[in-house]
Amino acid sequence: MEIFKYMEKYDYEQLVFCQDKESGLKAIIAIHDTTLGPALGGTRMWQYASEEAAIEDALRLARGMTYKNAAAGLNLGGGKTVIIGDARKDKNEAMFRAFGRFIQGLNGRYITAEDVGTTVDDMDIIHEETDFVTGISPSFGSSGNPSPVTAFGVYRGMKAAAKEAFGTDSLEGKVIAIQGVGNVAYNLCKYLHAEGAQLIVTDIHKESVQRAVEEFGAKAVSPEDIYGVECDIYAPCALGATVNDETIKQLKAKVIAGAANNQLKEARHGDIIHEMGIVYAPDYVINAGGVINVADELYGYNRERALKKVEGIYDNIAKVIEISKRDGIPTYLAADRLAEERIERMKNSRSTFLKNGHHILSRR
Ligand SMILES: NC(=O)C1=CN([C@@H]2O[C@H](COP(=O)(O)OP(=O)(O)OC[C@H]3O[C@@H](n4cnc5c(N)ncnc54)[C@H](O)[C@@H]3O)[C@@H](O)[C@H]2O)C=CC1
Ligand SMILES: CC(C)CC(=O)C(=O)O
Repeated sequence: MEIFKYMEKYDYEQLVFCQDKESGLKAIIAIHDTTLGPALGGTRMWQYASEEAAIEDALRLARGMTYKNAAAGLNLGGGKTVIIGDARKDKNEAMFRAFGRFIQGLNGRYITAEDVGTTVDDMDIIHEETDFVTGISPSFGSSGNPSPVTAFGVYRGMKAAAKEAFGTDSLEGKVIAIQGVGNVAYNLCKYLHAEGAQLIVTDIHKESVQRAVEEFGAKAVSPEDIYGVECDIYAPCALGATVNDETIKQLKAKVIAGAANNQLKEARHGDIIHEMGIVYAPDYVINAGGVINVADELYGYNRERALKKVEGIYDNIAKVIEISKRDGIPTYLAADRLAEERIERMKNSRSTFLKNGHHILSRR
């Protein structure tokens, strides 16, 4: 990968490599765009196949956060961190303290939170070193684990997509295939089960599958079988790129709506599913609940206010579908249009010079 060429292509601002030998920290912080405000995005801990794969993931995820935050109406830019390592084996306190100091060194250009492989406890350790972290324990007056709120947003967005595909937003009796029953999807299952949906689940961890089978009467299938099951809705809730040449051929669903980031392997896969008549709820619009929730901490956390905003993901998905139909473009492009137009408008509003303008972090 030619890093500068890639950064130039998608207009990234900054890529930071953090190394701490004592704790074993190897982290990559990617800051894509800070037009709207400081870059907010979670920290993923994952055992990547190569350093190149880790860099690519950090970059792709950071850009996704720019679009997510813009489309959600937040005054925040996009960034993300990946820590290279096995979250079940390689974590230690010193690692997250060292990471916190690196974040502090960026002086507010980047604010972190949870993502795959990191928890509220990890954020609390980071908080020992920096204020530029969200999703810390409620005992600090903060919002805690974002996953249940992300799940609520996905549930709301799924209903809006279902309305378009089936003419009703009720999920009662709908068969929903869920890939990955981790933090977000477990909470999503609660909403779907309560509404009377039938769930088909898979995960690479047997215990997670077992819990969904026992608690929600879900049917379990193997990870490779999830794409081809007879269902109404496919909900990708594991990692990215699961909508690709191989899987599209197998899909029976009329709706794709799930929590995972970067669901389309390539943009052209968004075109293909659009042509097939599948209603795709763009990933970064439907899964914005977590970031909306943690971002509320920057104003002094108010759960009621945050949940009200997350409820609005229904309307945001409906708006994206409307733009898609109006302009005759796939929903993933309609979402990009929504986000890009907001960034462009705000860019221009900055032309008025204001010394010491109000800064979002001054409220903390
Ligand atoms: N946690 C949050 O608030 C947010 C999460 N997301 C995204 O949603 C997705 C899920 O996040 P979490 O639930 O927090 O992560 P998690 O790590 O708790 O859950 C992911 C689950 O997927 C499973 N998995 C991984 N690869 C798989 C495969 N090939 N087949 C089947 N299962 C597989 C894992 O074993 C795990 O149980 C991620 O893509 C994340 O980036 C997006 C926005 C916010
Ligand atoms: C987990 C969220 C709090 C932020 C994030 O990184 C995301 O939405 O992907």
